[in-house]
Amino acid sequence: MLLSRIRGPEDLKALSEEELHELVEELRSEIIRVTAETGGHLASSLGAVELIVALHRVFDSPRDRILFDVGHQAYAHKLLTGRQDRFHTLRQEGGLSGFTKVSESEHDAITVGHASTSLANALGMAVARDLQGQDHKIVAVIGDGALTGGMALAALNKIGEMGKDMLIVLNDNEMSISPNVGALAGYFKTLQVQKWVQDAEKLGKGFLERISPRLFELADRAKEATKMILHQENPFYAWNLRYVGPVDGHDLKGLVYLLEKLKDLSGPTLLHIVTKKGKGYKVAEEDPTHWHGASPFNPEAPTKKKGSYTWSLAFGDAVTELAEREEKLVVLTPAMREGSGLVRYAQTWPDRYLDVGIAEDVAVTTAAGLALAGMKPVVAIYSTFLQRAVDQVIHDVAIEKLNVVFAIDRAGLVGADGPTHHGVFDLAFLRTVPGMQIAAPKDALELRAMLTAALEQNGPVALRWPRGAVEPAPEGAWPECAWGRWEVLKPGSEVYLLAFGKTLGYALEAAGADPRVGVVNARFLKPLDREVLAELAANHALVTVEDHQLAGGFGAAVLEALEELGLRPEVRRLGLPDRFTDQGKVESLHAKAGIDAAGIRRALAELGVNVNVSAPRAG
Ligand SMILES: Cc1ncc(C[n+]2csc(CCOP(=O)(O)OP(=O)(O)O)c2C)c(N)n1
Ligand SMILES: CC(=O)[C@@H](O)[C@H](O)COP(=O)(O)O
Ligand SMILES: [Mg+2]
Repeated sequence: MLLSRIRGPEDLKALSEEELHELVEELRSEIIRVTAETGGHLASSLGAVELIVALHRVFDSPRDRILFDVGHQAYAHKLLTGRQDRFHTLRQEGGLSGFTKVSESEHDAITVGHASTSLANALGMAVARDLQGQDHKIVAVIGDGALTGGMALAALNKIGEMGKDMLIVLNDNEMSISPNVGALAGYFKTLQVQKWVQDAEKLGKGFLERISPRLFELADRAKEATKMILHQENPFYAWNLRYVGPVDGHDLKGLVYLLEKLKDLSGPTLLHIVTKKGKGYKVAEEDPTHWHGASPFNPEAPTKKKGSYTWSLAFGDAVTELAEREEKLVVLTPAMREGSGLVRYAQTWPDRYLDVGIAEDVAVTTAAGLALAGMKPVVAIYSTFLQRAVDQVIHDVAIEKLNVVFAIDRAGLVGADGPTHHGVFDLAFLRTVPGMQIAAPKDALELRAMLTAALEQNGPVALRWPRGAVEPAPEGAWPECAWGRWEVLKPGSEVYLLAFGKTLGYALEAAGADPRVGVVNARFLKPLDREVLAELAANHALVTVEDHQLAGGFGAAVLEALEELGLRPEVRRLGLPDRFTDQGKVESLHAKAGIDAAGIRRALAELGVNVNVSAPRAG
């Protein structure tokens, strides 16, 4: 195998053109083979193989810095930069990250996972390079989806103004996870069409030149005029960037040729390449959305597996049905239609559905605008991506107590995506916002009840649930919600486990049928149920359990409430320690953090309550 001879990017320089093509095929096979076992961002990585080979052929990493936006398309880069022997550990506990990561390789210029950060990083590196009198190249690879993010667009604005020397490669496959949105996406299509027209024109003109030089001259003038229009209208020129493209991003020879030329230019250049997401793997080309983030699959017979019913679908079904009754309801997503369970909603209520692109800040402030104008907005958002819009939550929503509902998915540890994606900070940053109400349903039925009630509140509400499976709610059931009330699920004589969200299952398992251990579905963090808390704290020890950082989370809220109540029961807080949690299977990460049933039992033992492990689970 040619690939096994590539120990680092320098080995690429010695290959013949033919061998480079062979290498591209081998990279694709290896990406498919390993992703079939580990799962991962298959379609994006397949689409970027020629580009990555061409970049490493022409540039000189790690001296030259190559930045990948999101970092999910960079599997070929990992394979070409000395990580072949560990590639099978991709996204596994202790293994290679699914994204680029500075601490993983000197060839990874940025640690990433969230979109739209590459250009600002590249700008910073360019400024640093120039201040330090260095002369290496900086190349940022950004997808058309990631370019919908305000951070990327704002960075372009500054890059153009400063005229810093860098190459930006826009990898345009017309896809985010779902089809890309936004006016720029429409413009990119126009550019592609113009290119086809020009190519066709060129063919026609060769013929014209032979038969009538006069007509040829006229046609040529027309072409120049078109170029002028293209030049004036092209937003990249307005940004003071040199624009080159669109070119075929799978034409390896053409790419190498162009990159060689562009390498020696100074100032900021944007190279627009057009690629096919999922390139070279039929199923992924046909359905790049499904194969964007693939679960493990059989590479010989890849099929779309019907997964379990999830929290995301439970939300999507609930909100779709609720919209029937609530005509003012509008759902917003920052580019996560599938992940947030909104496919059915988007089809059923297209006029009351907005995908704003990878722009969480825009999603939240647009929701504020909708609420100010009398609508009922629901922002469906992953916990980790809500981090991008904290100011918008405070400044645009909360100050005026707008009834915006935040439907927060992927709350808690998410697994293989790792530290960039764990949703473990939301409680801490939301809890401090005056007027914010925060709750976590224990099941799909409670989700319905909470969602319905949330739309009736005076002010913002955050509802959070984890990644993964849940039992569907019984059809047609829409129970009332006892807003702000905790639910005592099992009485106990000595200790109460106060569990928030996903950890409730572990708490019930830990308590078993032991009469000394009570379990509470502490479903409201804000307002916190002080009445029940005071009752329990009067003569029981308490253990709080949460799938969130301990700092500033649910347990911290309980401690603060106890202090305000003037109560001092013995309290143990279980949650995530003050460090970033790596990737791995969620259950294993929970066990390591001591928030699973075994960990809870250890905490109970510290309080002198040894639960008999073989005791059956209550309820
Ligand atoms: C801030 C942020 N929001 C949402 C996401 C989820 N996400 C990951 S990749 C992706 C689509 C990226 O599209 P593009 O940049 O065009 O890359 P492609 O997969 O098409 O190659 C999205 C929405 C993210 N990683 N970061
Ligand atoms: C790269 C990225 O941010 C997304 O593709 C993310 O990996 C999706 O995660 P889920 O699989 O939890 O939807
Ligand atoms: Mg794309």
